Amino acid sequence: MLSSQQQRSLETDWRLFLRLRDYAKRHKKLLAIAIILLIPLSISSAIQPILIGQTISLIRQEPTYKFLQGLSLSAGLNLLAFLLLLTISLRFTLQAIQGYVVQTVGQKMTADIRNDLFDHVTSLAVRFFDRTPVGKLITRLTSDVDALGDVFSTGAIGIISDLFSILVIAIAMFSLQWQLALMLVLSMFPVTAIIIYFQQQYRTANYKAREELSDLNAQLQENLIGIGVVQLFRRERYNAELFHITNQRYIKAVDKTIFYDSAVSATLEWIALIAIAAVLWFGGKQVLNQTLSFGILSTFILFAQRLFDPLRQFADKFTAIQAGLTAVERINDILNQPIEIRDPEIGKASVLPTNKYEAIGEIKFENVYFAYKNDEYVIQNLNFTIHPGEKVALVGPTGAGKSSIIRLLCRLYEPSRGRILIDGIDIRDLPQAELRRHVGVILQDGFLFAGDVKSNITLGETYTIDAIRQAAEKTNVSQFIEALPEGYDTELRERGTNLSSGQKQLLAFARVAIRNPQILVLDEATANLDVMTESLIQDALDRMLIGKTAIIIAHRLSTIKNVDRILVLQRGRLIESGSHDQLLNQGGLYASLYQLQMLGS
Ligand SMILES: Nc1ncnc2c1ncn2[C@@H]1O[C@H](COP(=O)(O)OP(=O)(O)OP(=O)(O)O)[C@@H](O)[C@H]1O
Repeated sequence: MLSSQQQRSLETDWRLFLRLRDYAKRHKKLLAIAIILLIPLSISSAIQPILIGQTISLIRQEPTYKFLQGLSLSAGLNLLAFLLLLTISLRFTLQAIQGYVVQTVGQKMTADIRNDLFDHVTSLAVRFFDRTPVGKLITRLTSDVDALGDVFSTGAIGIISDLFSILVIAIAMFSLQWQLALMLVLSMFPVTAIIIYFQQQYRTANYKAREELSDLNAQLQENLIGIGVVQLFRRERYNAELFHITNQRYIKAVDKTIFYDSAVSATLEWIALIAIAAVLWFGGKQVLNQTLSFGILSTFILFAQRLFDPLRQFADKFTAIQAGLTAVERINDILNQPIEIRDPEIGKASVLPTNKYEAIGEIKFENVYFAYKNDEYVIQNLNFTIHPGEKVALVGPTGAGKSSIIRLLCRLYEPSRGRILIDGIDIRDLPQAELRRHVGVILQDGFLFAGDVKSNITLGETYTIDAIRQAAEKTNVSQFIEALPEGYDTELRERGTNLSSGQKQLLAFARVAIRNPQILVLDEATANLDVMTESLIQDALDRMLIGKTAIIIAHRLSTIKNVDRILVLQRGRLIESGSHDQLLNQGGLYASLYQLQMLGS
């Protein structure tokens, strides 16, 4: 009976196998070639010991196969030598071709898996990234996929042909002498049991080691990204100590895998030698009793070697295979993460009105509740309507839920309860691309991708250079871009570190302007700009916002005095709403926040 843990691990293996099978299916033809080649390969390998045995029998004038009986000793030897050479060259050629085909399939499958992982990870909801450190994800996307690729590139997949060879050898042995054949076949059972035991231990240890590696990478990544803060606060030493501890844990976990890996090779070596000794002892006795020819005994000694060879090699390939299985398991964990935010089914998707003569861009929150974690609501019973073309500011103390409202409106998260409508359509019924085309967001931290200024404005969509220039001019950003060494062709580095945060922000404005969305969201968008640039941008913004609906978040209340309406939030609830003057007259939270800021300035 299998224990429940074994049962579970068998089920996991089966699921992993099915997952790989889906990928293998895409390369059916190449796989079919690899499998067909196995047959001549294994047969030529099984014939060799028989030919050598026959040569010895021929020299010792023992009974031989019929085709050798009519021949003289030298003609027989020549024929056997020729056949042996033939099988050797056949085996090497086929092995090379088969190895090449298998590796090609392997690399293709690995590339497919890497692509799928990337597509899947980038489609996962922001919620997933809240709980998964980026360093851990990168380990899965890189070293786990590499570990799977190693199964193919180190030839570990050859284990399949080795197993097939064992089968052919077993058949050949039974056709020669069943007692010796039975003895050798039986001796393989304890070997297999030991392999299975170590395999399970190794797998668990390897999973642990990969987890530790993920932690190590997550820590490394955090330190590199936050290097500025690390150095400013002199945390190098402290962080190094934390890193050493994680590193130590990783080494310990790897040590365990090495132990199981070595244990399996040593045990196999030992059992293989015992099996050969048993053949020599048992077969030797039969030779002495003249019930077995010396040639057949030699054949069996070679068979014993060849039978255990694949198993012994298994010990070497074992590490790659187990590491590969662990990798598939971890990759599977990610591929199985459900995509929480999906587009509506084809045919059921709604389209936002684009009629130029209709007022569009209405936003409505209906009884919206939202929690990042379980029932800890950061937005509660939120109800408001922003009319087409209206400019509304969201105001409230830190942590009141302003940015969360924006994230919900862009559908980076789904509300726990209630619904959000744009022009009367529930945003869940809109394809995400359609929603994001209508809602343009400018955040405080404008992220830049590696590439030139142009591509950082177009973000992969096709716009003419004139459209790009116009967008930049519209937002008063063109001056700054033209002052860059190569203007619109200036290469920006990853995360835009060769630009100041204000300059990054300016590009973010152009990025939104070119898309000309009906709804604009500005989350502390001008916080990084100096007074001069801010007034330039403010001027551009005023033009950009004509006829558009806008939601503006700003801590500096002086910047939002002119909006149509101000919504005041406190702990996720809407507590006040009205124009600047109305709210000042009310003397509530807004009035006190405003007075405090006025006092401060
Ligand atoms: N990714 C997250 N996971 C868990 N909790 C979060 C997350 N983001 C924000 N919160 C919590 O949600 C609450 C509202 O945060 P939100 O960022 O919406 O506030 P805010 O009003 O925009 O604040 P600020 O003015 O400081 O930007 C806060 O209590 C915050 O701790």
